[in-house]
Amino acid sequence: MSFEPRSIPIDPDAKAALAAKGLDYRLVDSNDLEALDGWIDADHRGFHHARPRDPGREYDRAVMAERRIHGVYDDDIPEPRVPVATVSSWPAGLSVPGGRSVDGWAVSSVTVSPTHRRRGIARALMEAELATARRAGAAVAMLTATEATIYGRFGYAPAAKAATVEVDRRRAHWIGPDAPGRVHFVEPGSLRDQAPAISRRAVSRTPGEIDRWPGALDRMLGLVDPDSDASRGLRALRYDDEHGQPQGFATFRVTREPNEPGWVEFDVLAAATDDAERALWRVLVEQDFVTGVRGLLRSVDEPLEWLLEDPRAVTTRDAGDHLWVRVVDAAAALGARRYGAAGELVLDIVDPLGYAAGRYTLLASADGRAVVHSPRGEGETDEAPKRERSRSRGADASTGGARAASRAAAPRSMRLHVRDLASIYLGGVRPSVLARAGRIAEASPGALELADRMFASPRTPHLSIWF
Ligand SMILES: CC(=O)SCCNC(=O)CCNC(=O)[C@H](O)C(C)(C)COP(=O)(O)OP(=O)(O)OC[C@H]1O[C@@H](n2cnc3c(N)ncnc32)[C@H](O)[C@@H]1OP(=O)(O)O
Repeated sequence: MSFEPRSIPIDPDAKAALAAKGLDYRLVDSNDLEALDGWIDADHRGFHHARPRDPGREYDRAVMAERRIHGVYDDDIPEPRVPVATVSSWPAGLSVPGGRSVDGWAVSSVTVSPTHRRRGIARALMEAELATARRAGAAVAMLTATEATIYGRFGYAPAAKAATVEVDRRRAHWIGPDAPGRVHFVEPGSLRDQAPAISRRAVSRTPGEIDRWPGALDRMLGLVDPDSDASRGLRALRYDDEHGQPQGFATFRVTREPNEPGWVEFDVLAAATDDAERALWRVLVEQDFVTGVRGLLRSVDEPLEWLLEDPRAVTTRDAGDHLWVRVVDAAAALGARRYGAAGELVLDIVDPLGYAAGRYTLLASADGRAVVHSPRGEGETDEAPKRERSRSRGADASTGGARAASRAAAPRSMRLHVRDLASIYLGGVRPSVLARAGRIAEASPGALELADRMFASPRTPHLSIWF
């Protein structure tokens, strides 16, 4: 999904709703440096960050130039160049089970000034982002949330988790296989050329990861402000396979009090292969003169404890929601992923905002590909989409067998809210668990059991960045 995100017209409903409050909702022109800097200042203030210094501001300007950024302006304040609310968004692929990607709409930088809170400004912005996502042809909108109580009301739900993984150095005796390649220390800047390709492959094999945007890797590698203390403390490791091909990298720093062993801390470990993942973990956990290793935003399903003699060396904590997904085009979303089992399943989706509401028939074949039938227009408030929606989405020819197999019996069906669709979409939670929580209702016997098998993902969904 590659196009100019600023080409979509501003949402007229949000414009009108905010004008009625005496506020001006505008797209910010990234060529207008004064306006852009005002927006950046508001964004930093909204997240309680310090005002950006020069290299950071340059970086923000470059990143925001690639995004669609909106500000809400109040002419009746002493500094009207600084918006009282911000949001940014851009098209990005979201990895889904089966090594594929679905068109996503990433939403970030949602801030409302405390002087203007709880007047419905965030609501206007969030509803506009859904309409824009739909106009852009995205199947899902997605975000990472500061607080877990904000976004459910707009149909978002947790879809992939992340956790902090800590390893006690004294107990970390490696029993895993030796990797065929080698790990090297490299200067972070030297990874600039190789990191994008490695990241792309790492992202594509992990449901829940999103495409990295231009500049994301520069920040990970400490290249935004290379002279800062934080950047100078960053060390980089690269794994080259047995043919000398780079297949993974990690960056870490050691935090320590004087005369004390330190903690190895990292939030970047990108591995395109299992060998690379194991080899990088091994170097990270086998360092001397450290108390332990702390990996941030790691998977809740790391293989690490199976690689150490003492699995209790590993503590996984703060596991929780990280990626939030909102399905805006259910047929496109369901047709994009691969399924864990063949079968025919009818989903009655409840969506108060209308985007995904209706009855969808999901027909998956043994190879995991699926066709989705959605009665055109049924239950949809389809004013937003620019493109023609088709009745069927996904693979075609190969699903004939599944259809024939299931033709004899009435398809199994279940009813679920669009939020619960988002939570089962990547395989992060089994539909039967949500049924036990009273959130999904089985409308015909066997539907949940089939849904558990179909929506299963071979790899636990995981997102390893904030955005
Ligand atoms: C994707 C991201 O960018 S995550 C970052 C979110 N931003 C932050 O955390 C920065 C600090 N917080 C803020 O800037 C603001 O408090 C915001 C953006 C969270 C909310 O802005 P507001 O304009 O006050 O929200 P608004 O008045 O539109 O409220 C919309 C609804 O969300 C609810 N809500 C708003 N903030 C919160 C919150 N922090 N926790 C729970 N509910 C909330 C409101 O009660 C309201 O509910 P209702 O319409 O169903 O009755």
